[in-house]
Amino acid sequence: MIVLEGVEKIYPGSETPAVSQLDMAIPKGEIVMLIGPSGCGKTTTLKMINRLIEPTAGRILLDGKDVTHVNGDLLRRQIGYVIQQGGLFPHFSIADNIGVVPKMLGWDKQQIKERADELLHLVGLEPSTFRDRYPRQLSGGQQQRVGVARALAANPPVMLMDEPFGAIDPITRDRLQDEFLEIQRTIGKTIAFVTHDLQEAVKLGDKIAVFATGKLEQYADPDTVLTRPANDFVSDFVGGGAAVRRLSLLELARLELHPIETDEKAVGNSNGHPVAEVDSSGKPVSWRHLPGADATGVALVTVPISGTVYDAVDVMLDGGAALVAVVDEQGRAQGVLHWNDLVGGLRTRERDA
Ligand SMILES: Nc1ncnc2c1ncn2[C@@H]1O[C@H](COP(=O)(O)OP(=O)(O)OP(=O)(O)O)[C@@H](O)[C@H]1O
Repeated sequence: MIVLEGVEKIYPGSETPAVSQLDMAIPKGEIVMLIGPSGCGKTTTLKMINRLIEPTAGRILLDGKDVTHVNGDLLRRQIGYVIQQGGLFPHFSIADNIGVVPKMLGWDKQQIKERADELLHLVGLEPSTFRDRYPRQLSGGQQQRVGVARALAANPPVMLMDEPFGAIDPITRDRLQDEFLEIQRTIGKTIAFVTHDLQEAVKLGDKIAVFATGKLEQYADPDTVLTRPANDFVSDFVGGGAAVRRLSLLELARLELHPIETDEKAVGNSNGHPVAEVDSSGKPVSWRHLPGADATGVALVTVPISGTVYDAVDVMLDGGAALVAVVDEQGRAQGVLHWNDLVGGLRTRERDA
């Protein structure tokens, strides 16, 4: 979808290229995370894709079409762009901010209004509450959501995101990342995303592009970058903690979990499985029986099966529990993950862990 061929940028007055001989292909519908130390050329690369910065050499193809010399304004209307803190126009209402590109494209007023409401809804903001407000009346996280909504307004196939969650507190950032992945599951855009945060790159990226000054050092899926760094630079950049970061790539749905019993009668006859007490809707609320341990006083903590092993570890540490009940969307128990599984070897359904 996005192909960079031999792309180079030398800023006027500079002797060394900010980006040199960059070859990179971003497949349709994938999220590619651009990461690297400060000043390595991530933003320059992103802005060359929508021609806010003109490359000195090389070609950029969008969907097979060379866009290196097409009209920049027209190009940018087909590419969503999200920057840190949303970059909203302070004197425009939220609805008008979202409607900027549709208005330029000549959509009629009613259509723009409906689209703004639809997108506010998509990014989790109630349209009747937010559409007439001004950016200063929104929190940082809310402004960031509007930034994403605005970039999606004219339904561009490509989105460029420059540290969109960079200035947000860690808890809100985590939530915005989850929501963003959820939205991406429905919209399937082709996305180039600049970040400083390796954890964010691992969580969101189908692929990660690791840059050193002006140069692409490795371009691979997150697991490969973490486990097989291409060279010493990437290895140093990834640093320690790769094993912990990999936990966020392991989806609970893929694991072979230990069985959990929820029938009262199973106590004393549970084949060594833990037995949980459930409420009227079938949600586990406390432990009745834990094999080889006293169940009293052991907190029953749960994690949704849509999460990762990282989420499960987080919940266990937070709750001071050596095991966690994995639950489905309705909150019903699907199985158990033990702390010991983490060191003993996690088994996936495909038996490849
Ligand atoms: N307009 C400009 N004129 C001259 N040099 C520039 C310009 N913009 C960026 N540079 C230089 O180009 C290099 C790459 O900058 P760029 O902003 O692309 O890096 P980055 O990886 O996005 O950095 P950061 O993570 O700090 O945002 C830097 O050395 C920077 O100083």
